[in-house]
Amino acid sequence: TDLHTSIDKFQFDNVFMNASGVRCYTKGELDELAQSDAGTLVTKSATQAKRLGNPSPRYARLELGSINSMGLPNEGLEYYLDYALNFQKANPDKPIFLSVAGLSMEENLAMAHAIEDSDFNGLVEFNLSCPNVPGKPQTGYDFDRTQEVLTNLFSFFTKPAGVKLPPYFDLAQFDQMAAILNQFPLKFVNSINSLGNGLMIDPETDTALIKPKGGFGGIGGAYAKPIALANVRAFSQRLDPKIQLIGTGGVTNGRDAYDLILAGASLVQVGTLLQEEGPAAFTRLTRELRAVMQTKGYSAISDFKGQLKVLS
Ligand SMILES: O=C(O)c1[nH]c(=O)[nH]c(=O)c1I
Repeated sequence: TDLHTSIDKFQFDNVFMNASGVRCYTKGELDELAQSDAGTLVTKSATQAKRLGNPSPRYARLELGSINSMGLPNEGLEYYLDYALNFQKANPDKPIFLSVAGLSMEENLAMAHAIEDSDFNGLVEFNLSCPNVPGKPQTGYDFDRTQEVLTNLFSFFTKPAGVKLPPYFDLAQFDQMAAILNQFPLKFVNSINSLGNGLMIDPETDTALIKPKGGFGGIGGAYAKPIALANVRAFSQRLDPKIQLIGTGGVTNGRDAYDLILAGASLVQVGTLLQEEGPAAFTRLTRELRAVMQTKGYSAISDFKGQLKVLS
């Protein structure tokens, strides 16, 4: 069985990669991902300047996943662009993703110009869905603002790019968002980011588990699987076929990854599981996905991608 997959002209020898924000803040962490069985990697969402992020505790493991309110801590765009430029020289056959999350239109455009003017030859993920910067609503939940950002961006940006979306929970929202996204030369849509602004409680102390925002943070892990499947499926049914899907959310084993691919995903990102198990998770996930494919009689991702059946 072969886990080879592609997005646009970019080829990957394995469908798995990290979700932005997980074990991808420093060059050391990024190198560990590069040396793992993952097919590629994405950097922590960058702002122009380095950010410390929210006060700790800002991440907690939960029974069925995780809660985080990191607050967009990162080393700044230059650091990740520098890593990417060095990486692509040393690994010409492994295209990587650079994630950006500007806190304003100006910042997003300034970072896009910097990338456009660079020799970066991988893919750019514009994160429209950070739920944890106090006072900053998620762009992905504001359709007019999303339209405006993408219009400004693609008035000059020519490198391969996609967007990271928050989860949507209403079919009219899928319709509206897809109608916006179909207007732009996007190579991919990555769905979903964490379930924004959840809350969990420490049973000993009756206190919210994390400090920022009174304990409100993005939920990941198994809790997210049914929402991730629906979002990938809904966009797969609505987007121009030129726009491919990256499936993120709820991957704990090979079957979860298989399901996201059935729903339409060309790549599968791993967050909470990677945070808890480390890069060796990719070795297990690869083994388990191959086993599911073997059971089903499939030898390639393309044999079953998007082939979810429904009851007639
Ligand atoms: O708090 C974060 O840094 C964060 N956390 C998330 O769960 N998703 C995001 O896109 C971001 I930028």
